[in-house]
Amino acid sequence: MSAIVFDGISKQFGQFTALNEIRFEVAEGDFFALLGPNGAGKTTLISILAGLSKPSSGRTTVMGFDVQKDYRQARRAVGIVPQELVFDPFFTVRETLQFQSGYFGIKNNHAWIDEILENLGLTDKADANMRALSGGMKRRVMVAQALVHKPPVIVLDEPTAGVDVELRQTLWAFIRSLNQQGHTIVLTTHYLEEAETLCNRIAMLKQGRLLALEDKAQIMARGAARTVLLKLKPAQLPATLTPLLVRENEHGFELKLSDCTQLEMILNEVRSAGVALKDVSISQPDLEDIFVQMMSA
Ligand SMILES: Nc1ncnc2c1ncn2[C@@H]1O[C@H](COP(=O)(O)OP(=O)(O)OP(=O)(O)O)[C@@H](O)[C@H]1O
Repeated sequence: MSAIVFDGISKQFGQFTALNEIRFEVAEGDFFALLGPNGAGKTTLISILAGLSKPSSGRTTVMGFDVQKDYRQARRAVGIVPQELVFDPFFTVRETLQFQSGYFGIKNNHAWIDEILENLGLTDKADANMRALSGGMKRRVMVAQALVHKPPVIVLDEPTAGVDVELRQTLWAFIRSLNQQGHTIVLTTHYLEEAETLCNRIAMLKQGRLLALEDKAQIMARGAARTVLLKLKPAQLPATLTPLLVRENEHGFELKLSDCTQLEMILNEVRSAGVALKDVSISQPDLEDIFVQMMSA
């Protein structure tokens, strides 16, 4: 079964089309990244998934439950960490989590609440009032709140925007372990290296359209070619290699490398031109390069 199905989702705000026929599925157990520049429609799509916003057309299911028709079951199946900090300043952290459990009709989940607090580094703050917490700590509570009902699907909308390195690491270790236990994770982030290290599947949105949907490995292999950087002495590129030249700077000559076998040819050309090779390195494109390339296309 698919954990999430977006079946032709469109969303209009007046004349403006924020989402245009979005159609894709997230498999159970995926660690899924939803990427796109500001205004691409990521938050709108997540609000529709959460049942907080109604699509103009199309249908969304979570763990087989229709987000609109089976609102309660769908709502229970998903935990959403919102972008904004939304909380009641008069509750303590623990009360906030207990209150949220009550919303789902769950009692006696103290052991799980303790486990969440521990894993998010909030144990010390359990009895502090929400208003007394720092921004980063409040954000941790937002994550905790989304997890109280142990949802099979966890959605994080830019959870690490503006938080320190420590929280990012604690958070990811915890989320990764939940994913290993079978929870499906959907993440929107502007930190592309997070998507690159954590996720196995990636969707890219741009101006309300689905631009790409692929396994991470596929997306990484596509488009951006690798390059090889040669440092030569004397600093003269054999003429036969100039068609491959991408740029030349103080570090050497950067040549486009369409596949690894080409490297042998390049080295042969250098050798037969009587030029000495001082250094060689191969660059791997990262998700950021590919993302920028796709978004500017
Ligand atoms: N309630 C609304 N009324 C009118 N336009 C809206 C509304 N909500 C969102 N939009 C527009 O829809 C588009 C998509 O917004 P959305 O917040 O989903 O983007 P996003 O991909 O989450 O961006 P970001 O990375 O900045 O969070 C934007 O152009 C936004 O201005």
